[in-house]
Amino acid sequence: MIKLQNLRKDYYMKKRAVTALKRIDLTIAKGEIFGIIGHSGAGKSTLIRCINLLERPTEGTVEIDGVDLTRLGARDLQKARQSIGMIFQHFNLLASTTIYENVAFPLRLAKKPQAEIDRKVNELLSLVGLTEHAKKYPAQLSGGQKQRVGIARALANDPKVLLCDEATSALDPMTTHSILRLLADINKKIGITIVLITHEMGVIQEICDRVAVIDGGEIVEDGPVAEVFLRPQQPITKEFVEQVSDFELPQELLSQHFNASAAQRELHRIVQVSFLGNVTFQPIMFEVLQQSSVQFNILHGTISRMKDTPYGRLVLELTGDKSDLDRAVTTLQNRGLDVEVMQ
Ligand SMILES: Nc1ncnc2c1ncn2[C@@H]1O[C@H](COP(=O)(O)OP(=O)(O)OP(=O)(O)O)[C@@H](O)[C@H]1O
Repeated sequence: MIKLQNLRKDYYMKKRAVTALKRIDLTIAKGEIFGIIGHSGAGKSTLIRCINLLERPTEGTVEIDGVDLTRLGARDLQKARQSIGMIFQHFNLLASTTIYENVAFPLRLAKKPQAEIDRKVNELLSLVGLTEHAKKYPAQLSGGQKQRVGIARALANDPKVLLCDEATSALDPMTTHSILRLLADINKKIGITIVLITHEMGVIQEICDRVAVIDGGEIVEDGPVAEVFLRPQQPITKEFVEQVSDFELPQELLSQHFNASAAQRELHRIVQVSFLGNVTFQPIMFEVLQQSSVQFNILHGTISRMKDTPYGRLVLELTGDKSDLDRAVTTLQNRGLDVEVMQ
């Protein structure tokens, strides 16, 4: 659906080049919700703006549905852009026209007949839950409602792709949640491909199928959200994952462990067990540990969701013979649990 190949973007300031993106290769499937996460200045905005050529890449290609946008002339590019909607952090609504007219704007630009505009605007306002606000002006709406207008406007021309440029960064957590739910519902209902950029791992966790981590203008890690959460490879990815995992090993436990003799340490393991999907609700772990004569003590536990997938994490202290401990860990892994020995 979306294929970025060997993308590079240089900005020129007083003839000095600033490289904002380099060596970007990404393929995003039809119907996917794809997140791009990075710190400020990493290149997120530049990357998302290259997808609809609001920024023209210095090198590389941008294919949407098999068409390389970088090769299109002005008129064809304008047409191709109609199949790519975009929403923004600060909504970018027209302040002097009504909500109805804001949503109608792209349809008027596309010279649609009034009857079709009426039908489409009403359908979109209903989809985003703003039917009764049609005659108001943007200043009369809350931030969340303004973003709903932005979403309705972005969907007016039935795009195949929706680009979300930090769409929830100006919103409080409750409103963020409701906008993310709306985006997920729209994705499910009409199968639109969604690409979003954010600096918040919570946003990725809530609605994305896959994620790419961008740092210094390069993609440093990417994959299915669950996999990146369970096994983050790069230090920056670990940092982002820590934004949403709220546990650290208690200090007293760590010092106890380090102060113990080597022989005592042999008889203890601190392990982190992660569960994904239906296995989260199965009693596999307790079964295995009971059968392997290993005693366990739960130090920390959490159950949450990654998009629609249940996800759990437990930190356990295991006590037993070295061979029993090794066998217990291997059996847990063989039964499909992700087990990391922390100490
Ligand atoms: N128009 C421009 N002219 C010159 N340099 C730019 C321009 N736009 C962005 N840059 C530079 O390119 C790099 C990437 O910027 P970009 O805005 O894409 O990052 P970002 O990850 O979106 O950051 P933020 O979250 O703060 O918006 C930064 O070093 C930035 O200073």
